[in-house]
Amino acid sequence: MQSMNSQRDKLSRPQKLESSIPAVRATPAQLLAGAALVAAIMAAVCLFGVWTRLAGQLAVFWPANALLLGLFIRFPRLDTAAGWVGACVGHLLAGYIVGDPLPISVLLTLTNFASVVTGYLLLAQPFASDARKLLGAAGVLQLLAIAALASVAGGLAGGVVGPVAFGGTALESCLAWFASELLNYFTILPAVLSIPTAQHREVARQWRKSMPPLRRATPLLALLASMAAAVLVGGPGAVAFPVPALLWCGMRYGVFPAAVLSLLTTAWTLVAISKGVLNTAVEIESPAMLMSVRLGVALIAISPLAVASAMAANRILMAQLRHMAEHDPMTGTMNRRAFAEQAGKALRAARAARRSVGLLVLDIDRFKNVNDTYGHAVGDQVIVLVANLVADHLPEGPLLLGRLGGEEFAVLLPDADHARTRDVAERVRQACADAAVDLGQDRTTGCTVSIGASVSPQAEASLDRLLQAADRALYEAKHGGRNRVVLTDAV
Ligand SMILES: Nc1nc2c(ncn2[C@@H]2O[C@H](COP(=O)(O)OP(=O)(O)OP(=O)(O)O)[C@@H](O)[C@H]2O)c(=O)[nH]1
Repeated sequence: MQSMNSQRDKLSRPQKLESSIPAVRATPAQLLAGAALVAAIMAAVCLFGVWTRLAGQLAVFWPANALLLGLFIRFPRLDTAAGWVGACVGHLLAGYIVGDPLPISVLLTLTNFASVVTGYLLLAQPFASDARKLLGAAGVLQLLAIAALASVAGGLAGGVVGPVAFGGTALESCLAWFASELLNYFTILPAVLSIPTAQHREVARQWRKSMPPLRRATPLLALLASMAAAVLVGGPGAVAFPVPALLWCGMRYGVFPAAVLSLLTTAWTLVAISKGVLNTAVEIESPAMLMSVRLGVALIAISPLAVASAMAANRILMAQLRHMAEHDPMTGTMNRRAFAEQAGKALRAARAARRSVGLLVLDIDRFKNVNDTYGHAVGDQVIVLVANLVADHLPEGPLLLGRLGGEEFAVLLPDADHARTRDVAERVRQACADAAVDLGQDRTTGCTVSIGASVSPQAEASLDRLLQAADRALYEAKHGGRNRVVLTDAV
């Protein structure tokens, strides 16, 4: 069978939102640049983490580990041996800048890596593909479970290193480290993993176009208002004030914006508490209270994410269902109903612009013989081949190709006069006549098509009229000997 990949790609397919980039072989310069980038990012975020440290305790907010894990999973180009070395260098550099003794710096770096490596080993497994893409509630739950295991690893390592670095008991250190890691993984990892691809950005652009600016902004404004209210009112309940607005953001926006807003709200809440701007009226100098606040805020961050992911999975499902309802499963072309809808739209646009339109109705010749001689499976192959050949020989622009039924297809050419319509029809006919269907064992067979074409110079004819005229022309083409084009005017 003739190769069909390029043609098939032109046919409409359901959207799949992938969030990973295939790995490519990097040059040494690219490896070095990637490692330097990782080192710079790590140094910057470690310094930020140290800035949120309370005296003699762990940092309130430590984005480095979750960010590193997210970057390596989301951007496989950074996930190289050089990238891991860059991450170590970044950590040690930050320790050097803030004046940590080198042995302490090394121990803290190893502790940080305990959770990153655990998370990485789990998240890189094939079973974690939904977690990597944050696809649906199941994907989010899987990610949270992996984040919890990575936090346990961090907690265990922290239980050993914490007493040496910050004093206190092993148990206290273990719990504090675990809570801190959990918070960081719950808030930062989703935001990094859901960094949009070009395809996501296009979906977002369409969404922005479809919604008035004020309606788009209301959940965000509500979030800002609830954060301001938290500062004004204060008290232990204030940390939960933004929850309804965050849920609203999760429903209205995609996974990435919801994850970023959760992250920013969490970061703001914790920094505001540590700097005294948000007065929770709770003595958070005590490690138990600090852990409670961290865990509470981490759990708050989950809800908008789960909502946004479930809605995104729902949207993908809806798109797949719509695709199934509108397309012929065998050829991937539109079915009769969807073709009538899309061609009708294109026809109205052409009429408004007073453009000439052409319509082709194409039927495979003596197709019954193909079925009778080679069987239905080969008949199906021929139908798919013809659909792909037609798609491949149409002018650039939206593909208005539908399978009307059996071995009959229709094409609307939304900007074609008589000459262009004939030219396209002839090219399609010739391509089909030249194609060979592989029957195996070095045997091939050919197929031809007859095409009836109709033209409406100012798109004044209705779609029904165009189809009727093309049908009559097709009848003539069949009776004229087949493997030919007959063109007529639609009135
Ligand atoms: N393999 C296969 N055959 C199909 C499918 N849909 C319709 N057919 C067959 O297509 C054949 C259509 O034959 P006809 O309409 O009689 O015409 P023809 O043999 O193509 O002859 P002309 O159109 O006059 O050139 C019938 O045998 C149908 O059973 C399909 O999806 N797969």
